[in-house]
Amino acid sequence: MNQSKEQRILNFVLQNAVRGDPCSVLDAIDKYCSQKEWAMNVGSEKGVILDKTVEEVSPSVALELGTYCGYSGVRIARRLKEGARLLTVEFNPEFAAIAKQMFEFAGVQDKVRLLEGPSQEVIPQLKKKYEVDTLDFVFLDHWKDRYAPDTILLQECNLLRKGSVLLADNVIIPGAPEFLNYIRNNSHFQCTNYPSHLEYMKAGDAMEKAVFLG
Ligand SMILES: Nc1ncnc2c1ncn2CCOCCNC(=O)c1cc(-c2ccc(F)cc2)cc(O)c1O
Ligand SMILES: [Mg+2]
Repeated sequence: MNQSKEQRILNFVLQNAVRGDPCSVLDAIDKYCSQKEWAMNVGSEKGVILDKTVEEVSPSVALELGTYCGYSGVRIARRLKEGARLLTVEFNPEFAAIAKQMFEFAGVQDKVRLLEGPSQEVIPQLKKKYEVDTLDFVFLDHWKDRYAPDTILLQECNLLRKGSVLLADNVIIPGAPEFLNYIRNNSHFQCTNYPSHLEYMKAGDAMEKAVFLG
């Protein structure tokens, strides 16, 4: 059975990056996906916005919705302080298997916990099953029509506290209009838009940051 694109990306990392060196893993993925096969990693340009937000928040507990091959999970985990952890949620078992190997190769597996399943099933389990009190940082990069309902679900599950930061990828392409409409008209959130470009392409994209005001 011929390999998936995601398997080819992982193989390129295993052959071209340095085990235990997260930056070399990110560089290898960006090299492969800009020169060989496009893939929906957040990429290096939007990745800098992600880096700066993670550094600013310095989260103890971070959540990522939509792991894919693990690119943004490695990107976030490499910036986490001692003892901090990232919970990342992936729906597709094949992607989850690739991401697990990506985290191990990058050497961030002790900081990252990969949860398999749809976000709307996993979010309500975070407090009891995964011992989460509240989330300091949430990166939304999964189904774009789940951004708004899952932001509501996070609030219903009391997972946000005053100052929790949400960062959403792709609010231009593929777009998350319902999410933007919800979050920008909600007095409980302070929003900032960060114009950028679609990963590995010239087309415009943007990230939206939303700080929960409690
Ligand atoms: N735990 C969960 N619960 C629910 N759903 C889940 C889940 N885990 C995964 N999923 C399923 C969805 O995962 C992938 C979502 N990401 C994207 O679709 C995406 C698409 C593009 C893109 C594509 C084509 C273009 F032409 C232009 C842009 C770019 C991006 O940066 C994207 O992030
Ligand atoms: Mg994305």
